[in-house]
Amino acid sequence: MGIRLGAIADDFTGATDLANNLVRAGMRVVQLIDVPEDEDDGQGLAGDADAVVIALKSRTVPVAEAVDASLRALAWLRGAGAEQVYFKYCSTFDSTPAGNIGPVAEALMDALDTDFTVATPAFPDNGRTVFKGHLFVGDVLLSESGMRDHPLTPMTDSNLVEVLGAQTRRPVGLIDHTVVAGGADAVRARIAELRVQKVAFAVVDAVSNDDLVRLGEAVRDLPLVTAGSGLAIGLPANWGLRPSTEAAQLPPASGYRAIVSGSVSTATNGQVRAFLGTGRPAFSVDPLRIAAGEDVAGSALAFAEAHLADGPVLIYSTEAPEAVRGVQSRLGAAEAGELVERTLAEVARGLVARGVRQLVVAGGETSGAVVQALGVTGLRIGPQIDPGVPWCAATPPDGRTLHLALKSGNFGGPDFFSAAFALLEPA
Ligand SMILES: Nc1ncnc2c1ncn2[C@@H]1O[C@H](COP(=O)(O)OP(=O)(O)OP(=O)(O)O)[C@@H](O)[C@H]1O
Ligand SMILES: O=C(O)[C@@H](O)C(=O)CO
Repeated sequence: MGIRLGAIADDFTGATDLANNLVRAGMRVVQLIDVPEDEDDGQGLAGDADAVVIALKSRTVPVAEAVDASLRALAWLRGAGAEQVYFKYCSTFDSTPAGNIGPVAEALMDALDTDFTVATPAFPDNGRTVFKGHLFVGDVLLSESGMRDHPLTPMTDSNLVEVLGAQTRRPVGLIDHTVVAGGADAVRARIAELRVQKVAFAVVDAVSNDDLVRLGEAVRDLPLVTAGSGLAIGLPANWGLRPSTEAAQLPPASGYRAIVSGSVSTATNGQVRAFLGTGRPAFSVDPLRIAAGEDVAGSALAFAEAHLADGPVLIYSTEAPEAVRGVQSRLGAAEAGELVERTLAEVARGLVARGVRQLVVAGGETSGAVVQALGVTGLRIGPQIDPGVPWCAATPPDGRTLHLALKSGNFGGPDFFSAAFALLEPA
């Protein structure tokens, strides 16, 4: 039997976030890093999974690359038998007027020969809610949240009908909260109405998990859904699956502990400050020193080597928005991002080579670079640390289990780093 749900995530932390919600709602999930090149490998890895999530790094690459990677992922997932496809993007709808959410969704619709899909980044467990088509982050509109300062995808408009409308030539409509509150039949009736009006995308309001469960039931027959990870809680029931009480089990953890943080989000800034406050070893990566040709990765690894036994050790480029803007104005945003990602990926590889087996990575782009550098191809999803962030077990090419937590920039409580390692301690 093939898989039920096939998912395409536009970044790596987003993929584990989605996999985490699917596991908690009762699905057995395998996460693959990028589209498997060797088909048998991937099929073998999917095993008896109900869902496969393919993690891409397509959020901020040029549109054509994102579309191409997503279509390759789709082809693989259909080959594995996926009955429904889930395009996962960020709960803060990270994108620019060029894309990539609209163009990727359109390409998937064409490939699946469907004229309609839904779009909702709502993830109430993490404070992301959609009302009257407007996205809220906690108590404020998206455009008033830290996302307005994001280095790659600044979000300055909270009206998702407009934001998505700018990324697609197809009409975008709204299924508002009064309809969602009316239940799955009301949503289905509204979808039928919108289809008659030739609306291709419906942004859907959702302010609670109950809304997402109702929506999940209503979209059962759509070949494609597009969403943050929240909608995942409403889909497994469509295949008769129920939340499992058993926490996802991983092998016992071993080895040194480290954190690599290239995230510049508000939550990560707070978590790094909290970690520094504990007086534990930490090394700051300065992008200007990398640009000047210094061996910053080498210095970071020498520092780590001296402190791993008293770990966890933190290696971070995380800075407040003003400092990041200062670096970007000197190096260019893309260039700075790439330099830092390359350096942190090299650091992560060096840490694992020095015996780190419990590694937290903060930031979606950073996680993508790290996971690729480590040669990890698949992840088993384990227990949740905080909403949206589970521990995962990976088997890098050296064959020894590596516990990895890939944290989205804005996820996790202030003491996330300590909480993560505490969760792996034997009871
Ligand atoms: N000090 C810095 N100056 C400039 N750019 C930086 C700095 N530190 C990190 N960056 C870059 O900023 C980008 C941050 O993106 P990343 O996705 O890793 O984190 P995030 O945006 O905070 O989290 P998420 O995408 O998960 O919400 C990366 O490209 C990273 O290399
Ligand atoms: O949806 C989210 O907020 C996260 O899973 C994510 O994608 C951040 O990179």
